[in-house]
Amino acid sequence: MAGLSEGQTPVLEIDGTLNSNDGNSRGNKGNDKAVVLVGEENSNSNIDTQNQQGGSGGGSEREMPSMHRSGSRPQLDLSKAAIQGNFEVKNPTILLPNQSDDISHLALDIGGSLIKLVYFSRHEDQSIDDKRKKTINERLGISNGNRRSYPILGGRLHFVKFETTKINECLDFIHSKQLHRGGVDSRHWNPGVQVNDNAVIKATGGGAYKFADLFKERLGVSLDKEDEMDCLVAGANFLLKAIRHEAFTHMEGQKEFVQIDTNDLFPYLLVNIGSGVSMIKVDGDGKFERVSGTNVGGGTYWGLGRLLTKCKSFDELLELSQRGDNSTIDMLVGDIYGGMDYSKIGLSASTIASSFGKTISDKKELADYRPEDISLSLLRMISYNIGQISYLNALRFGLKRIFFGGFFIRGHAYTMDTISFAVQFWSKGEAQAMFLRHEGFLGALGAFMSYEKHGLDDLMVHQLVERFPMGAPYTGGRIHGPPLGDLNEKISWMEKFVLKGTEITAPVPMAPSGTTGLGGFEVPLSKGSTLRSDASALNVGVLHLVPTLEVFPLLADPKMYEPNTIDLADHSELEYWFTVLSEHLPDLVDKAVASEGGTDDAKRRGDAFARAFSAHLARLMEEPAAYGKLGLANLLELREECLREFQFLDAYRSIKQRENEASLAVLPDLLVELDSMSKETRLLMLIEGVLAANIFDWGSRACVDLYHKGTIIEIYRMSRNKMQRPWRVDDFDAFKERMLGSGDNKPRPHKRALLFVDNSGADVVLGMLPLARELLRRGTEVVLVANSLPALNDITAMELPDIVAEAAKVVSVHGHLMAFILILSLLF
Ligand SMILES: Nc1ncnc2c1ncn2[C@@H]1O[C@H](COP(=O)(O)OP(=O)(O)O)[C@@H](O)[C@H]1O
Ligand SMILES: CC(C)(COP(=O)(O)O)[C@@H](O)C(=O)NCCC(=O)O
Ligand SMILES: [Mn+2]
Repeated sequence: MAGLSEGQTPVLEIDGTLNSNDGNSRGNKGNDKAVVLVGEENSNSNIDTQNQQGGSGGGSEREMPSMHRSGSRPQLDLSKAAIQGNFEVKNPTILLPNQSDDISHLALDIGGSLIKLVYFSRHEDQSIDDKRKKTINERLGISNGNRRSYPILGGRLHFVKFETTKINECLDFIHSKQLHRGGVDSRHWNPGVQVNDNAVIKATGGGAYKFADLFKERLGVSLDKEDEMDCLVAGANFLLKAIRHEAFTHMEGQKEFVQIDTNDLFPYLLVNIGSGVSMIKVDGDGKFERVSGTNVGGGTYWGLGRLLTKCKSFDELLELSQRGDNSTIDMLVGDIYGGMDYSKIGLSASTIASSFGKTISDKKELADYRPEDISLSLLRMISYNIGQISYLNALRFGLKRIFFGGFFIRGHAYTMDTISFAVQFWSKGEAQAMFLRHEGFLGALGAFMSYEKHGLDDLMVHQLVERFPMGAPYTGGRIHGPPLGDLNEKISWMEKFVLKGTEITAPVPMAPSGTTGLGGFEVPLSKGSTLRSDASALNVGVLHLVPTLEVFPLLADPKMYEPNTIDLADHSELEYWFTVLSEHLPDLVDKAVASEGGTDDAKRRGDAFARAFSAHLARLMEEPAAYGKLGLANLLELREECLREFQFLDAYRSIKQRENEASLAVLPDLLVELDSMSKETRLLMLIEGVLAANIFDWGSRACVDLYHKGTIIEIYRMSRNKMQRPWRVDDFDAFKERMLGSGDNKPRPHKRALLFVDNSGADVVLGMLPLARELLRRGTEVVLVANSLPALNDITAMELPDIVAEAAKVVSVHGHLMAFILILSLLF
């Protein structure tokens, strides 16, 4: 038990979040809990145990563990962290003097066609209501208004785009969210915080020059111009290093994520297909050369396409192409060779010999051609041409990898397949075309990172966690006009979303596997399909900046740790979880609605939540990789995120409370029972209790069934009695030896124990607290670590102080000991 076993180990994000909620295994949730014991001999470990004197030393300051990395990033900087005040005081405040609150919120890339925004928002602590927050703040000795004593950590990176011609919509959006002044959320959180009236916003792209005066006039901000190529490269390098499953190949309709080895990234060719196309040879961070470009790019497709088809939007044009047949427009090899291949030089009859070549016919006018066919010919011509020029440049410099970005690609399967085909065909498979999920945001991200104080450039994998976009409502855009700030609007958008459901949730059509292998494609088969709505088509989630998401350093093998224990790449696994989550949904909605008082408003939100979540599940069933590689943890996270979006801050609130109370009521009897045992038996009972109590997990169907059959203490006892050694992971004998010794060997107590706690109710109260008490009795300091946000019936760090305080009351004899449990508060 003292060790951490496979699949159970939590990730400690250094903002404090315990990220372990994918412990669900079929039918029952895995044991998420863990105990880490730090002995004196561990003085070299990252857990710094210096200066600690078991509870004496009123008024002194004590060093806290230092887990920060180098660099000045918006992360939890634990250096010089100290407990403030008297150690006798319960749950003392931890001061983080080096934690920086400064983070700039917005960067722009204003291109020839589109404006791209990347902005950062802090997490707001929505998990508890104001009254409760106040009590906790009082308990923790946090004074209002002193933001630095209670840092809000972590946040989210959002991605939004507008058409450049609609720059006023963009300015309205920035204004409505007050992004130019540091964001509404930070002001909302603390009205006292100063807004910056002389803000400077980093901006790149030609529009940073063209629209500088307009920004000054409308928003009173200056644009700090960053070079476009610098930004593209910085953005691409950042994404390739920091975001998992950012890059993928797309061949014949098949998307495959490529895990980039960050030590073997350079050199590569970056091709950004915006209005025009830039080709950049990238040799390292900040080391690059723009080696080529072409003026036949995204602007060409959209501009010519609009003129020729009268389409009103880019998406409409792209959708048309899906129903097109280019052989009515393009002159094919077969047209020239009387239906035959020109096999001597490797050209099949269906290969395009001359794009638009058939329109030379003087018998036909524009109106005689179908817009669908024109769009497809144009798309193929431009994509193929870009692929071919890219290959030639890769060849010039001996580059094997070509990454394509820019919004021309728009996650569109046929576009990517055409580019990939051109690269593969001409390089004879030597070079590889890869695409980026944040395709259009490279420049904006680069500009965002150019704020020096961010220092985001050395963020490592795992530090940004991608979560799911809830659809377009948050981004403004085509369907619904202005940005939606208010929940009612989100819900009505959701209602519309569902009405349009099949249209909007249909996956981006895959290209048919009709490649001839001889330089051409057949006509796309995906007739009648529509593209996703603008925003959901971005295929990017909101990036949650979890500033220092680190694998817990005391794991036996931190490098091997993978929190996502179940990979849903296997379709039957995905189907299984789809069914579990779908079946559980009505019950979850009931609980969520009840947790908000069952009002009409709550019911409406519950409905909207169910629709949003179902729509996401449906989309993921069709396109599991829509948001990157999908694991169970992502799916569960999506559910919680979705609940929060519809303002269900803690759906299991009342159940948790009821169970905490019921468990606290039986705790004294349990402790009496434990105290009557011999040391050896007690230790075993304690550990069995920890394991037994972990079945109290509402994510598990078996547990929910059990609940209907007995009281908490009955179930706990029954489950404890059923424990049969050896357990699945059983190192109890070693643990016992370390704790109790044998013969004359009387081991010294551990200095500190970290207990990672999981579920509310019996799990924490009857399982973990008795163990904590045992450790405290031996003089070991105990740190309880818990999630920062609720997930099902998980206990949160915010709830722990109350529970520990209540437990200390009922455990009168040892009550004072409870006071020395430190709660590792996981503050967002
Ligand atoms: N909603 C859209 N409106 C206009 N163009 C779009 C849209 N979505 C994708 N595109 C394509 O993306 C191109 C712009 O890509 P982007 O990388 O933003 O370039 P730029 O920086 O020149 O604006 C357009 O020329 C068009 O081909
Ligand atoms: C001028 C640009 C860098 C502007 O960037 P964009 O707005 O297209 O993203 C780009 O359009 C481009 O590289 N055009 C191709 C010019 C050429 O090399 O022929
Ligand atoms: Mn651009």
